Amino acid sequence: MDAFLSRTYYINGGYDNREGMTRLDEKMKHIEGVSKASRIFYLSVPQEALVDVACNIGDKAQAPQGWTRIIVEKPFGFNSYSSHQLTQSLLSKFEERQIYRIDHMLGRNLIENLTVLRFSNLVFEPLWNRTYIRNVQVIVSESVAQTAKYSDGYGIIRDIFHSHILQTIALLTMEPPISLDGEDIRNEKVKVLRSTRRLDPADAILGQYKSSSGDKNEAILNSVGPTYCAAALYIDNARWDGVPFLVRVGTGLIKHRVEIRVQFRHVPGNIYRDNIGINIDLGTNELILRDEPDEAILVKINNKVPGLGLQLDASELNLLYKDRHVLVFLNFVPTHSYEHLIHDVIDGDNHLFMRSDEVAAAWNILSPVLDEIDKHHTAPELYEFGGRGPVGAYYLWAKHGVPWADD
Ligand SMILES: O=C1O[C@H](COP(=O)(O)O)[C@@H](O)[C@H](O)[C@H]1O
Repeated sequence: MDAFLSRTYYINGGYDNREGMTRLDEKMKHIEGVSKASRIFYLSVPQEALVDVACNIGDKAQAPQGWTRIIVEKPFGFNSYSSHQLTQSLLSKFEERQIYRIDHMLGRNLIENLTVLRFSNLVFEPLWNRTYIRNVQVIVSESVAQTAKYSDGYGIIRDIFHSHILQTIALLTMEPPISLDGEDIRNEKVKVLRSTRRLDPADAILGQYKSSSGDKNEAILNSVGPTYCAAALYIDNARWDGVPFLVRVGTGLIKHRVEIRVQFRHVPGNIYRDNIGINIDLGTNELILRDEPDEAILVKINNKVPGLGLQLDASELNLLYKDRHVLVFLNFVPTHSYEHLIHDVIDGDNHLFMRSDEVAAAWNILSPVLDEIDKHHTAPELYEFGGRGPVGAYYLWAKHGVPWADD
């Protein structure tokens, strides 16, 4: 710690203070000496200050010899228009390849595993399309409150849906990239985001948790910022035509759970139909990629219950990370998602960071719902704090013919 601290410095300067940025640049030059040093600027600053700080860095503090990269925290704007403005400002000072838009949730193993599973195993990719997959569910359920964060009308759609959920869906559904190069992956992500249908407000259920007194939460009383959103998305391309992608993202819910569930279709003409029982859905295969609780990859498959007779049971083939990677690889050290992503920035690997065209495509998908909320002040459905969220979500699942995943 002492060695680390002896290499840290503090320079005081305001957000829009060009002179402060010049002093920072001078200090860095002094430390770097004649070496070809590179610079990473991590902009954990309020949204309102972002453009000023970024422009001052662009003008005053870029590395004279090495490369310069800037990390920008989400949110990436408030809507299509403000995001476009922000992008234009950043691009007036930096090249696209210098900009890293960070969403720490994308640094999780689950996210990297989406592409590892798909493209390094033979068993999944041939089934990865509308012929075999019946629906996909993406669930981010937090038990904590986000009252302060969502009291300004910002809400969960802008906070989590725009980057985390849509990036997850993009990695899950994109065509195979020609290489692991960040630009090749981003080219595929943007294609699938642009093929995603704009979200119809009728296919979005907005919720807000109640206060402990059971009323609308006082802290977010005048805000329509939802703390919950369930939505049905469709990707209008040859691979995914007609497959519903059901998203549930919320805070103040009963359980902490982050997972992706890929439900496969029924086995056509299944000769074991009578042994599965009345609910044929119980007999369909499912791939579950779980981040929390207990990181795991599970595949639900049918097998025979031991003993006389022929009764089938849907059990899970279970790759529990803590068993496999913590116990088997004794030197396994879990990395934090920020650690993973900052390491990627140092390496110049941008595949888990959104490019400007991806950001724009993602806002375009969400715009109809965000515009509706902003123009009509659509009231979210209230739900109990610590409950299961708005009942409207269950109807949404039924409307799209998707069996509700376990809670
Ligand atoms: O970016 C965000 O992530 C957190 C959840 O992150 P975790 O590492 O604690 O799982 C979320 O609570 C927050 O609203 C969001 O902005």
